[in-house]
Amino acid sequence: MARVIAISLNPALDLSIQLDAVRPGEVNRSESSRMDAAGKGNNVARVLRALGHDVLVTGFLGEDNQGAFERAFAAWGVEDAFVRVPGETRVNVKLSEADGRVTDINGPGAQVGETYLAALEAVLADHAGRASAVVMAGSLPPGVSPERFEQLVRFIGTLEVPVWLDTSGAALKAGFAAVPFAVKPNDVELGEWLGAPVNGREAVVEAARRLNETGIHNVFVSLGGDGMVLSTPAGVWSARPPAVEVVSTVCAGDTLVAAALHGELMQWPVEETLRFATALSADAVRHVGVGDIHATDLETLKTQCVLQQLTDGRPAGEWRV
Ligand SMILES: Nc1ncnc2c1ncn2[C@@H]1O[C@H](COP(=O)(O)OP(=O)(O)OP(=O)(O)O)[C@@H](O)[C@H]1O
Ligand SMILES: O=P(O)(O)OC[C@@]1(O)O[C@H](CO)[C@@H](O)[C@@H]1O
Repeated sequence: MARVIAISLNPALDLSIQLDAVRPGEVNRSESSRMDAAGKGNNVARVLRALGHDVLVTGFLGEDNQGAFERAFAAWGVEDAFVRVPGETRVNVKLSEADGRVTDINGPGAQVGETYLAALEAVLADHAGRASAVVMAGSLPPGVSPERFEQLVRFIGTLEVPVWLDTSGAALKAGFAAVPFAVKPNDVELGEWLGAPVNGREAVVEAARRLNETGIHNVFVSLGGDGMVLSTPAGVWSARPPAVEVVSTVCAGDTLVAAALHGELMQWPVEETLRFATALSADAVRHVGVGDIHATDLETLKTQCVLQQLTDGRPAGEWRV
């Protein structure tokens, strides 16, 4: 198994609330609720650790409510190298309704100054040498500009470790400009990068290939219930999950990233990686939280995924260079 660094610049405590239907402006009564240490990088870390990798988590954690994270990191078995910053880590609210609709209310996060960014770079410089990959996932906290973020991604690139990036908005454009090894936009985010909506699979493939041309090797485009497209210099594939009952889509993208990175680290053929990542992320939507690698029907889900190679390239076994 490999060593991976998972960065959450803007982690969160996720307050997941399940209720029949949200009635704005009224008193709503929930069916259940729970609070979890989360944020995209931490969610990826949790899955990778469950898959047996040695994981170091870092980024910025508010010192006023760090206890829940410290307990979670100990329970997951990941190494905590978060830089502590003044104030509280944000609480993000996830409202899941009976029909599968999810409403996210994400906070801005704790303020991060340049001293803390420099401290994070020192952590990365210390640990990157032993890592097989660095995952950066999630939004930017206040105080980290897209320009500073691009500089950070480029800095990690100089540490000669592949960077897997999943972010959104201005951070996505800046992060993509730094040419990470792998990215996972969804179709809306891909459209934001392109400057025009990406509608339909052909447009997704076209936009993903343009990202490959900038030097990004693996472009995973997630398409919700329609699965994903993977574009690499070796070819383009699509993978569709079976229909599942949707409870919460919140950690599906993070599960996909972790499972795809696992396949890469294990040097699996592309089809095996796509099947695994699609099945595990489909499992993730059936409950609150990340995909469960012990789901009893995971093998069935894998066989139910429909894979297709959309363009010829080098043989699928050679999808990484
Ligand atoms: N309704 C669904 N049914 C089955 N699988 C799903 C469904 N929604 C998502 N998935 C799986 O999860 C993956 C990621 O989903 P999605 O495209 O919603 O990610 P995302 O936009 O990054 O979400 P988030 O940021 O909330 O994690 C999809 O590629 C697919 O494999
Ligand atoms: O505000 P961001 O950083 O874009 O997203 C944060 C977040 O919505 O992403 C995860 C799910 O992917 C959640 O755990 C978390 O609350």
